[in-house]
Amino acid sequence: MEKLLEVINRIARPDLVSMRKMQERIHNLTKPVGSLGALEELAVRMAGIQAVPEPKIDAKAIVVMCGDHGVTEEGVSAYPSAVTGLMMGNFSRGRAAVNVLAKQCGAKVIVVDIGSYLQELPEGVIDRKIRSGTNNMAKGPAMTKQEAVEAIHIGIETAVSLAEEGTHVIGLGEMGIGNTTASSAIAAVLLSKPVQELTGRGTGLEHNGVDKKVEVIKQAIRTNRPDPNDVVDVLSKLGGMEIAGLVGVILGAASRKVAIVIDGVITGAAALVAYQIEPRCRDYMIASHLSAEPAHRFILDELGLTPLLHAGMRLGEGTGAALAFPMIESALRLTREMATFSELGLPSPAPELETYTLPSLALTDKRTTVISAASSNDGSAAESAAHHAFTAEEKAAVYRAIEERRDIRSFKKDPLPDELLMRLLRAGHHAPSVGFMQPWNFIVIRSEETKLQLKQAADKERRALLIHYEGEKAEKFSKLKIEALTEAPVTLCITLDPTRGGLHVLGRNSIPETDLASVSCAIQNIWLAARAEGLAVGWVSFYKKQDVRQILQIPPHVDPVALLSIGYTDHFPKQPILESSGWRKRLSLEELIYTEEWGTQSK
Ligand SMILES: Cc1cc2ncn([C@H]3O[C@H](COP(=O)(O)O)[C@@H](O)[C@H]3O)c2cc1C
Ligand SMILES: O=C(O)c1cccnc1
Repeated sequence: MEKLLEVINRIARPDLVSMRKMQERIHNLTKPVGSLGALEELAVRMAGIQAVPEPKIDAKAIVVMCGDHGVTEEGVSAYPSAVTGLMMGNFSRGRAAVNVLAKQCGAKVIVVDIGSYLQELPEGVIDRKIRSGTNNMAKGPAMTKQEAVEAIHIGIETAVSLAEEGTHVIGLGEMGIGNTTASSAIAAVLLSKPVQELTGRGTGLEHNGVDKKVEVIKQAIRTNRPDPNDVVDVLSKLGGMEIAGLVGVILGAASRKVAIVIDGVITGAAALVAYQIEPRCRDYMIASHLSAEPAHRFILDELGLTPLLHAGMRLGEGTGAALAFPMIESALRLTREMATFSELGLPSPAPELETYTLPSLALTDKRTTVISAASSNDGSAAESAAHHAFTAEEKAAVYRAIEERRDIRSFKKDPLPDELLMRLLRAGHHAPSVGFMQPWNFIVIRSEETKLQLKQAADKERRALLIHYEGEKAEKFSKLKIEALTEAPVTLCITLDPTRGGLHVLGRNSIPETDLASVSCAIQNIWLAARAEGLAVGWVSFYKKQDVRQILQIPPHVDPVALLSIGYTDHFPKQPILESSGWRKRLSLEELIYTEEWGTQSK
């Protein structure tokens, strides 16, 4: 069996060259630029997913994972658990909604029993049962971590075997009475949002029923205390076997360059989990529709996916996914069969595309938009920007380094090659500095003994700072890791020499701290270069400068501004550690921008 880590490692970024070729082709089609909207984006994304300029769909499938939920004994669904099994019979006879829609678009439906209560499986249902139903999550964990991982593996195997048969798109489907409860619970923890904002009627609960469901979810979270930083912990405590199975389907499909169509809120919860396991799998996801369940919108927002349909659907099974298939096929067919302007002997209607955002890489600006240079008409300024601009791929890399830079606290021991370190230092040295004063020095520390002394200095300071915090904050503060200082192969001390450049450094007289601003730019350059090199950096700033001066023999007028631990790591978290641990949230950019004068915000 392929290990989870192997599968994750196989998930590649979408192919930018193929995406660009597709984008250029679309641009030359005989239609106004951008006029096919989401279909254009679909075609570009499919090119990136399949890593070919002319993507195709030979075969498509919907995987319906089925599992039952112990939490139904709390009365969280309008229907009894027995409906899960009855519907499995319905799928087997080809009479459920998903069968009808799949038949209409020529997709096959694969039904997998991964954890239902049904004892005798109807014909055609694949038996991969882990056990009959989860435990009631209001009373304890829904399943064990091992069971969750087993379910993920079943999903991976299902997707990989479909990929091997030549399937190019997999739609996600599920059946499991009670599973909107599990999905809202997972979303509440992973999105850190109040349960009531994410919980809906599911199969059709009335008002009181939804209130009860909210209470049950809150109870489950209180009882299980899932760790939001450990996504498999969340999945196993609050999830369902079918949800975990779908996580595996997503990872398996992405690892084989197969597009994944997300259905409603339950498959959305699985997508959120898969994304936290390996963010790259997001680039393989297409959102079919917006479910009426409230959590769905927040999940899709987090994933940066825009749903194709707003049809008020709330069924699941893969029905939305089935509706999206013809749209994806239409998108590809248009790019293959429409005439281009050049075929008609006409010039392309607009300048060659130079500046557009590749949807899959617009990671922070999560709305995936394809912007064509042609649609901006700011004349010569845009032209000169286009002349100086990097290629789309280079730009994407720069923004990616910025967005994926993280402060990392856990390192592998492996040594850092000298030439690699030199590249980082060169990046630091190319930072801007006011009046070109270049006030920095870089002290490279590899000695274990010196690193230990630095760690002790940091530890002493952290203990001293603890008095500023109380309760939970104090606990979190005391857990902040400074072990990095001894774990990482290199510690870099970056210093500031205020005498550098003499007394009359240009631009420094009125704002003396410009020297510190300059050193900060050098630190940031090193950090971004390290991210691009796949290296982790942790900035330790608890220490008394005097201690560090003494340990590193730094003269008294020189300031040790930062200690950076640098090395290899196993994990670059998606969010800053201080954000995921609940210390602080990223502020809203809009609220920080004023127009013309302090405090005035544009509407
Ligand atoms: C007949 C029937 C067919 C369905 N097909 C999908 N679901 C959907 O409803 C269930 C989730 O809602 P809740 O959390 O409220 O139980 C899942 O099985 C989902 O796939 C169905 C539900 C019913 C009743
Ligand atoms: O969003 C869904 O797919 C959904 C919503 C309600 C009930 N079952 C599924």
